[in-house]
Amino acid sequence: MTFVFEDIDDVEMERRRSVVEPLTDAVRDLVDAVIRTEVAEGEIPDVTAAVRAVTERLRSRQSDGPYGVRYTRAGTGMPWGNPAVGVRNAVAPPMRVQAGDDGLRWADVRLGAAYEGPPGLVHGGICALLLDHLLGEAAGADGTPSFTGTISVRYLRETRLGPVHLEARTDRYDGPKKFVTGTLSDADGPSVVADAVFVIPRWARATPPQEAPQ
Ligand SMILES: CCCCCCCCCC(=O)SCCNC(=O)CCNC(=O)[C@H](O)C(C)(C)COP(=O)(O)OP(=O)(O)OC[C@H]1O[C@@H](n2cnc3c(N)ncnc32)[C@H](O)[C@@H]1OP(=O)(O)O
Repeated sequence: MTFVFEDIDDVEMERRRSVVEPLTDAVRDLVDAVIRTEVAEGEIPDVTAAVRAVTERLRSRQSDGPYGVRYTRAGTGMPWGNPAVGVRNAVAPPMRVQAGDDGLRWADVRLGAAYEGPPGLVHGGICALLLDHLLGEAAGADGTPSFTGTISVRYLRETRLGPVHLEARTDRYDGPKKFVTGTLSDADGPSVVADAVFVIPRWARATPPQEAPQ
């Protein structure tokens, strides 16, 4: 597992983000359009060829593997291939994680047609993905790395497509284990709750935190 440090400052990171984000947003829009289009079937082969041409252009120069989790000189993370928050990943809604008091992490996300499971409702795996990620962000609020060891997701009721709100925080520590809880709510209130144990890996375990994150 390699964390890559890019020799750039955060201003340069923001510049790069501003270049690539419109492309990712355009691809998200394309995904939605493919799901919902009702153009004549005869138009589809032409559109397919146009999309393939764009893909080929992007592939003319690309990295060998995944993007990785890169860091700027200031230590700002660039998890741009991440399926929950990735700036370069059109699969990500994306979720934009915000920091609140006492280690709270929260996000407002709009989930459209690409995230449908039961008709008009959010796919349960998408709820689990977003919660896992946000709980991971809450676990990381103390500055130590940790991985999901176990996560339990309880679907209280269906979640409607549209705007959803997520919150998570670390409730307590036990040695290298962080016990983290979170909720996902749609316009009618909480619909999914999650609790998880995040574990600080051995290589990062010199001084596990014993206090609530700030
Ligand atoms: C700010 C950055 C934000 C980023 C957010 C990203 C969120 C995304 C979260 C993820 O997707 S992480 C990827 C999915 N998870 C994994 O791939 C984890 C794979 N598993 C592992 O790497 C290791 O199994 C793990 C680090 C979880 C534990 O291995 P260790 O060798 O460190 O565990 P160890 O045997 O030393 O046990 C330490 C404690 O943890 C407990 N433990 C171990 N594995 C556990 C587990 N799976 N679930 C719950 N508890 C576990 C274990 O019982 C013990 O408890 P006690 O101290 O009370 O004895």
